[in-house]
Amino acid sequence: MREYWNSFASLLGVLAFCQSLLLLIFPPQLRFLCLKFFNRIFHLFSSYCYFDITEIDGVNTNELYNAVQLYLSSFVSINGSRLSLTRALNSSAITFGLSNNDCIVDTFSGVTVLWEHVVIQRQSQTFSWRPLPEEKRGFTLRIKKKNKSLILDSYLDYIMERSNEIRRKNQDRLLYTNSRGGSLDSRGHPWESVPFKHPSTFDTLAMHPQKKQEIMDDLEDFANGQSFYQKTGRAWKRGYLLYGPPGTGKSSMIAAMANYLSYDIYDLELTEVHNNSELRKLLMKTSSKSIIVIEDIDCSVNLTNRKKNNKRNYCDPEVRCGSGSACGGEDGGNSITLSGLLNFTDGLWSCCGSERIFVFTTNHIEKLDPALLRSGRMDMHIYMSYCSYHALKILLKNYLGYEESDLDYHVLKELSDVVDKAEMTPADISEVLIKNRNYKQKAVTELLEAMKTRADRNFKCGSLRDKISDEEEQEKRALETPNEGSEFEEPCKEGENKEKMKS
Ligand SMILES: Nc1ncnc2c1ncn2[C@@H]1O[C@H](COP(=O)(O)OP(=O)(O)OP(=O)(O)O)[C@@H](O)[C@H]1O
Ligand SMILES: [Mg+2]
Repeated sequence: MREYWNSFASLLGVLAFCQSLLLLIFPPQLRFLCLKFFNRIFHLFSSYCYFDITEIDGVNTNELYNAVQLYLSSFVSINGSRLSLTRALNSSAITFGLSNNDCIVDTFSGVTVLWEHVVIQRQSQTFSWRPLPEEKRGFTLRIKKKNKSLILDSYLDYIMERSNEIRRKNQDRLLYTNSRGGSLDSRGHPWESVPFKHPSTFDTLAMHPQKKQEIMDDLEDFANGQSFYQKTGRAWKRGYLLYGPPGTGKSSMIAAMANYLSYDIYDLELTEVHNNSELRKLLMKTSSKSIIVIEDIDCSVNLTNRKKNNKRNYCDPEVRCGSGSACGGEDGGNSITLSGLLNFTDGLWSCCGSERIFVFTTNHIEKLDPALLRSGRMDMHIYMSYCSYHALKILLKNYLGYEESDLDYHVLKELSDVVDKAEMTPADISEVLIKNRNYKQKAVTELLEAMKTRADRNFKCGSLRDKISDEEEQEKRALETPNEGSEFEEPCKEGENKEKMKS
């Protein structure tokens, strides 16, 4: 052993001597060539090849560096003992990263690779238009030479894809609106955005669990269906029509969908769009992985055959543009038509931008143009009903923290007997529960009373309820469009559609 150490020490001594000889004798250029030569020899006999991915490529930021960093952060948090933590702008999530000069092993398609995060001090500040960081950062990827061609391209593509996904997941959702009526912002964007922080999820949504699961599965299939849509030659988009009385959770459902898939929402206000070409521009400026929403589609604009409608209403181009304005009539193309909208949902333009979901909501499905309801248009028609017993149980849990087992058997029985007859919306029930949320027993008693009263009333005068909900709805419309309500007649002509809906 001692002998071995002696010979090792003498070898080191010889190497050190050679190195100092090299430094002393050879001029710098020759020294560099010698080192390069030794490097070549070393790599020739090594079974590995190395790829450097530097943070800054010339003066530009190297996107691949950021992608690798984000990608490694997705599993480094589990393994590492010393990690760097970052939180990006507009993000509420913290990401982990490899500390300086740390290594991590990854496996892709059965091949093991090694990543090293290399950080070295920058020697001297060379001239640059922008100040460079003091440290040079980069990742070195080590792959066995025999696996290089096998995985390199697909591995890097995979990293880019995964990192985009992680970035999107970490970033706050955005809610976009076109409320500026077609004008563009300083960057030429027609949409304005605010962070989207709606707390509604499928857990908090009160509806039948089976129906809820069906919708979640459908969304999941859609989000993972890239190859399916490609294979079948269909545009990667899906349409949902949510219909039902006010306060049954249509908007809450949209928020839950966005939170479930981590998609942004584009809330398209059709009354702010002047014509089909403006609509096209707006829709072209939406990003993929987003939900495009048109609420109350029966009232936004008249999307039925306007020629038959002789009423003077908001949808009338004359009304919308003002008489004597430069706007043409419908035939002149200066108004939105149903075909203009459908062109985007399932026409030629539907393939522009992928992975997008369209959600239309309405309180009156019977008012919609049959063209909108034809099979293939909206992939799923979802009826948001009055509160059922299953939905009620979810609301009791949300607001009072009550499980089914926490309630007295007789109370439960009474609730289940009366809930369907009461025909109360989840919004009505929420109101009673919120008011008494600190007095749980009282909340249940009061809810039961309210339900019984409603059920009695429904029984005595069946049609009265319809009248009330119509009044409620008119009140809602009047609040939403205070100026138009008094001036114009109801915006949309009643459609003749009596098609049977899937629910
Ligand atoms: N199914 C539900 N699950 C949980 N909460 C609900 C549900 N439906 C309604 N709510 C509650 O009632 C409020 C109003 O619901 P929401 O705005 O989603 O109804 P909507 O169907 O969109 O009504 P509208 O037709 O008037 O737009 C929500 O803030 C939510 O708290
Ligand atoms: Mg709504």
